[in-house]
Amino acid sequence: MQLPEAATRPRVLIVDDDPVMRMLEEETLVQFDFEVSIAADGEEAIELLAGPPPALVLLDVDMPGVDGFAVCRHIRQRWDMSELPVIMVTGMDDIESINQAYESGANDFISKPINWPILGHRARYVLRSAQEARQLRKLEEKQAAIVRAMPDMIFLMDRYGVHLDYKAGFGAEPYVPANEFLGRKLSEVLPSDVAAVILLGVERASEHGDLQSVVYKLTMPDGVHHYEGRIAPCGPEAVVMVVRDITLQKRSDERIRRLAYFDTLTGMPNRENFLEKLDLELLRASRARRQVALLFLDLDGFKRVNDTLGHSAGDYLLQAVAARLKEKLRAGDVVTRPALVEGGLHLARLGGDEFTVVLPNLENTQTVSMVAERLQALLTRPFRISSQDITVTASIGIAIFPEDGDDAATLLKHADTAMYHAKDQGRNNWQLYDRSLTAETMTRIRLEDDLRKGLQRDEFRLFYQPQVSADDGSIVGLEALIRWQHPEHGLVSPAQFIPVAEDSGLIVALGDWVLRTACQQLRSWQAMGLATPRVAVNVSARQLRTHDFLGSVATIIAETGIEPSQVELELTESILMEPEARRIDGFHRLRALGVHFSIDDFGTGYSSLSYVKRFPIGMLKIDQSFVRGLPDNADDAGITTAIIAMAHSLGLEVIAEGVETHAQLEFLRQANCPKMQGYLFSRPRPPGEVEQLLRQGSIELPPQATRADDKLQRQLADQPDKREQQ
Ligand SMILES: Nc1nc2c(ncn2[C@@H]2O[C@H](COP(=O)(O)O[C@H]3[C@@H](O)[C@H](n4cnc5c(=O)[nH]c(N)nc54)O[C@@H]3COP(=O)(O)O)[C@@H](O)[C@H]2O)c(=O)[nH]1
Repeated sequence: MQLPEAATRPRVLIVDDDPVMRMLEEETLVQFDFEVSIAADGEEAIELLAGPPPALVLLDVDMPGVDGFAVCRHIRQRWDMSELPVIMVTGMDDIESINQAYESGANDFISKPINWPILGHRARYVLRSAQEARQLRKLEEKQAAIVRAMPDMIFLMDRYGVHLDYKAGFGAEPYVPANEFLGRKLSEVLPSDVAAVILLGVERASEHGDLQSVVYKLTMPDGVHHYEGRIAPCGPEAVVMVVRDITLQKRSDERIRRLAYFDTLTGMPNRENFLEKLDLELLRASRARRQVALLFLDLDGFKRVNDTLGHSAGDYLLQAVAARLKEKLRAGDVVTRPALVEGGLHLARLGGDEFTVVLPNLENTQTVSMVAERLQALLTRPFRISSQDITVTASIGIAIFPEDGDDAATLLKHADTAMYHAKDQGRNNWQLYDRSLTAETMTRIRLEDDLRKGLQRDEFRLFYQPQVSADDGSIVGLEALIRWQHPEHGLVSPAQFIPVAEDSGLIVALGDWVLRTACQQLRSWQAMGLATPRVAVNVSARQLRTHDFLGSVATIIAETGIEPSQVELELTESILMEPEARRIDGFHRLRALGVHFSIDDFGTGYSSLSYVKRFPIGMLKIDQSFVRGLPDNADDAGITTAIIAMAHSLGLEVIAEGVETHAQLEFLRQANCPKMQGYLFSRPRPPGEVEQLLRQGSIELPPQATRADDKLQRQLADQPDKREQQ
């Protein structure tokens, strides 16, 4: 039941058996702006109270029948009127009645004879304090509900840290049961470091009268918990500390921090983390006038591991590399100088197979080279992955602060550039950054971009170099050689762009274009009625590593409609050593279709005959570097003769490339080399010119020449072919 508030005219119920008293009381209270109801005895009062309740009851004690005490008790027993203010009218100095009035639940009493001017004030006062008590109770209820719903523990302490009271948190357990800490000091209950932190907060809150915040952790039965305590003064002598268990929040904060700042695969700091730390390190270094070295490490051949063994093997390798770097670098295995160990080496994984190491306290550049070499040495021990021993090497680029850049981003860019330079130098190599490298990188990036556009704009051309029979000069083959008709630079040699195409991966698209164009060209010569020999196409290692390269060869041959036996794929020795080449089946399937395979630059690589036997190789091409030394260089002559003899004994075809002079031709004839290719017979030519040669069917072999002729021939060979320049 809602008790009426003071805003409306409050109604007072006057209960008195004396009509004069009732009248006087009524008159007085009406003057004080009360509305009045009258009951002549206790029974009538109880009846009236069954209806809408009054705001106040003025109750005579001494009545026949149901007296004032009984009415008061009745009121208090009713839950909805427990707060109804009651003033009892007692006899003068009737102490016993006064006591009994309070025991019955009266709020106040007024004794007879009544001091009438006071009665109205008294009634107003009792009414107001009853309203205030009601508001206070509501507030307390509200606060109690809030506190009950709170997950926090609440401790009331005196200013010396003695626990006075405690409210359990919803689902939170105190460090020790409440009965063990109530009445005891913080230092008697908590670990000394935690007690000291909280006590400091308690003292500050008491002294300054403001809110203090403390964080601490405690080992609970289920592990370490983190807490945040807010300490607020509670009067001059006490404080309230509201304690929240923030363990979950801490964990999720830590998780978010780890996701944002750490590489999930290796647990190492990630790029953002690394850059922030490096910037900080550079700031310190510039204040202390110190040097800082940044080593940028990129694994060589990582992509091959990914492509051949799968991504999970690749991930595992990265984790293993990271673990080895972390363990060995931190252990001081690499860095023996105490300054570096203490200075804190920063390790990070930037992404992919790229790692960085920062040496913050560099004393001299010798240390950097020592660390770089030791890093490389760390990787030499093989990693066991998918029951295979995988060996990786790393190329490392180094940039030094402040010489090579005065902010983290620049330093990183330059270390990256130096790393590419290290790769160019033959991998498993380290290089210090050199300003000239940036220009080199820019040229390279531009070339890569140009190459991409060149492919789109159809700027590539295919030239063909005849391969001739040593007997009669008949054309027995053609080697397709790519040229780039650059809109600004004219005809660009493949020696300039093939390595960039290989590094950027563009060689895959370029290689496809070469094979397709060569096949189409054969088709169109055949359509003209020309007899065409087989055409040899160079294959780069990168092409072979692509998924189903050999399948794509079969597709191109089928799509262009030429005989597979008209195609020869020139592979280098190193390609056959690649793990992908283990997919020997593909080679054999193509061979079964009729496709030929030859080994280019034979003698320059591993020269292992095992792959000659395992792969369906049909021809060896003696590298031009040996032919160049013929006939005078005894080593070249010996190697060339041996390769020819070996090819014959293995039943393989053999061709010498780079034949430029009569003397070389004669030597090779004597050595029984059946086929040759070189400027002496023809330079690589555009299709229109090759068409004429094919019509002839052969190239006239030059007659026997003198040494002077040979010298001239060599000089001519060294000059670029004007036709290639067109
Ligand atoms: N993956 C691909 N590589 C290709 C392709 N086209 C060419 N290349 C490779 O580029 C390198 C340079 O080629 P190129 O400038 O065309 O040189 C070839 C011949 O022109 C040259 N040659 C031939 N005869 C002579 C000679 O008598 N003297 C002399 N100095 N040079 C001569 O040799 C190169 C052929 O080499 P090879 O391939 O080893 O038979 C070169 O490595 C090409 O392989 C392509 O489409 N894809």
